[in-house]
Amino acid sequence: MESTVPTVDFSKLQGTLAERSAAVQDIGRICQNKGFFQLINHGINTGILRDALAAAAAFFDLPMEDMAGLVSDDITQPVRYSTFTELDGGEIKIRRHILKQYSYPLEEWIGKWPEKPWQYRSVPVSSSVRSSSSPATHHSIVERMAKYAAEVRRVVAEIVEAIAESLGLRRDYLRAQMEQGFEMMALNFYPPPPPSRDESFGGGGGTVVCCGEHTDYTLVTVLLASGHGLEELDREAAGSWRPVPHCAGGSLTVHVGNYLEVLSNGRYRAALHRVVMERGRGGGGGGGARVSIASLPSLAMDARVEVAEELVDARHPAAYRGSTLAEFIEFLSAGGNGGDFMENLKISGTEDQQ
Ligand SMILES: O=C(O)CCC(=O)C(=O)O
Ligand SMILES: [Fe+2]
Repeated sequence: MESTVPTVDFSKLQGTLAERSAAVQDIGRICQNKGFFQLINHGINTGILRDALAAAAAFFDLPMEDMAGLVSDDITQPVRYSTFTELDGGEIKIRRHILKQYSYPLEEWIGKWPEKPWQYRSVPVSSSVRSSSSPATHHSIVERMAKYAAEVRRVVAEIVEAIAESLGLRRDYLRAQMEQGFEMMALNFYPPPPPSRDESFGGGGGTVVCCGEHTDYTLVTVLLASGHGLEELDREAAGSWRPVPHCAGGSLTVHVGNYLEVLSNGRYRAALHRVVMERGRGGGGGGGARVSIASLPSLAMDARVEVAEELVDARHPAAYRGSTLAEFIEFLSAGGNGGDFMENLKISGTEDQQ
């Protein structure tokens, strides 16, 4: 049993046959036992990670009225800003600001991404639509968020291939469907929670759950964060919360999402995770706010995700019903909760056979 957050060396997937096969086995074992890992040697330049986080932070630094224009009740909107608030010491505090934006295929959605601040959106150097307010010296650092989105896509494609292989499926099992698929990016901003006035916290300390426990409706999620605060439920360690350590320059964490749980017939279960911030200190390492970017890839809106038939036999009957992302969104739009949707997909009586 691993007592730390496991790491996967991405470069080994492009190594020799023996290295790749060992890495694929590792990924399979980790997905089965834990459902989450940190990715090292992923090849995404630290500058790109920093730029993406800085661009996200710049967005959340906008005056409220600029962000308020993106608020909508319609969860099918390709760009949507929302907040999660809580009552704290009699005052309403925003725990989490969220910007959700569709991000694949990039060319289709990028035109809808927020226009402010100018650093945020990709504007190719050669393009004539470059904002007139962008200083000339910054022309070479355009494409911040888009560059990151494209790099993550490359990493996700490789990981999904390795996961398919680890399940005994063809390496390209999901390739075509992924290429025709969909992705959303969730940009999160967590202000440091104020010190508690309650003396029982011993001088204003204590922690606050700023993003409650949940699983993601994706195949796999890739998370980039500016600081610590992410916790994953460790099934191997009697279901205790395992803090994910932060690496300077930006850490990438990967976790199994609900679609992979269905596809793998429950062999890889979706990772339950949350974000916890320290009162008065925050989760940004330097004591400030925390910024994160979750890349959430899935198949196309109308593609039915079902248990892979190769993973079904007499001892392992299909344990989940098939569903589409469109059905999931419809369920949420009607006021349903994501966890209930997943529960509804489970076929009762099959739990013990997986
Ligand atoms: O901020 C984080 O690290 C986690 C965010 C998250 O779980 C999500 O956006 O789904
Ligand atoms: Fe999440």
